[in-house]
Amino acid sequence: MITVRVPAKVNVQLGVGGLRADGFHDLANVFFAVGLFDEVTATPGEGVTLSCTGPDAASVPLDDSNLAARAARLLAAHHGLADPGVHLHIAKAIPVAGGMAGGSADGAAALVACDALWGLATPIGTLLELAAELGSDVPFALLGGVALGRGRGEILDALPVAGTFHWVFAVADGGLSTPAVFRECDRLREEAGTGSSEADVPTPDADPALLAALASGDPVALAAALTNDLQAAALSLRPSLADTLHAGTEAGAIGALVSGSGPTCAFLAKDAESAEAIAAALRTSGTCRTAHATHGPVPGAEVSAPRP
Ligand SMILES: C[C@](O)(CO)[C@H](O)COP(=O)(O)OP(=O)(O)OC[C@H]1O[C@@H](n2ccc(N)nc2=O)[C@H](O)[C@@H]1O
Ligand SMILES: Nc1ncnc2c1ncn2[C@@H]1O[C@H](COP(=O)(O)OP(=O)(O)OP(=O)(O)O)[C@@H](O)[C@H]1O
Repeated sequence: MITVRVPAKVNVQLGVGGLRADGFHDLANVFFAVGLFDEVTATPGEGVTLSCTGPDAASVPLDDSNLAARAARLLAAHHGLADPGVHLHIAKAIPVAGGMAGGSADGAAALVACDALWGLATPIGTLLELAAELGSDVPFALLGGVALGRGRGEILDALPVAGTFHWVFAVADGGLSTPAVFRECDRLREEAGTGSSEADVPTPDADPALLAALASGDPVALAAALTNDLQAAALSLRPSLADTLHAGTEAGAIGALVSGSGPTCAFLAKDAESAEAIAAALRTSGTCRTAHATHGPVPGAEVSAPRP
């Protein structure tokens, strides 16, 4: 039995370029892994089967569309295993369809867990390539830490970061569809008259002020540099998120933004104590389902030591 722990992400910068011919957008995507974890446990089985527990378990598909099942089958096919056998149990704490890459995290965790269970010792470079086939956010869940994602987010460079940052995540009722949020971003650009194609929108770049804030471990500077080009689209589809962002800021957050494609809202706190206070205030604010205080960066998908 192999258990892999895998973190959620927040995008501290999400610069979105124009719509490409293949339906994706080029990004300047600064991923940041935070201490909200799913656990994927692989045990020997017949075929690829799944189970899931956690508050959002009812929204997780248990068929072949699940990213963990797709990851197991992709790894098996890569190694020419005709008849892969594994049961994958997902202990889910990352909000589903929340903009924190929960499904991607499970895909990355399943790659690592099946690799260990089947004794394949796949090189990390190959695991990263397989991860990119599964989805744009999956390679980062393998890497963790803080990284700049280029292309559609799958071309990664680890970034230097000092110390620990304290975060609060406000979890919404219900999710948002990632493709729908990208489409809304394009629609808003068309409506504003700027155009939404690759020819219209400059390729985004990582913000030097943001990179300096990460490297120096300065939360006030990071808070000032947080940006998300999908935020207007997420707010357009879910206007009530403005109330959530306002509630966290009123409670003392030094920075606030929508996490990725939303609807989870992310708040940067000046320290751990302030993060706990902001989470408590958000929980009673009536603007979200629940809120979690945590920290980061944390490592990517890794095998947990067996419990004694
Ligand atoms: C919003 C982010 O979470 C930020 O990290 C990611 O860009 C989304 O990554 P993901 O959920 O892994 O997305 P994928 O499964 O690769 O793609 C789902 C859909 O999102 C849109 N998509 C995704 C990534 C990207 N760079 N451009 C896009 O337009 C496309 O419509 C695509 O069909
Ligand atoms: N293991 C999984 N866990 C959760 N959802 C999954 C999983 N596999 C497939 N899905 C499907 O993917 C959809 C998006 O789920 P996910 O939790 O990954 O969204 P997200 O966090 O917004 O993604 P991202 O931040 O990468 O755009 C779900 O609604 C579900 O139908």
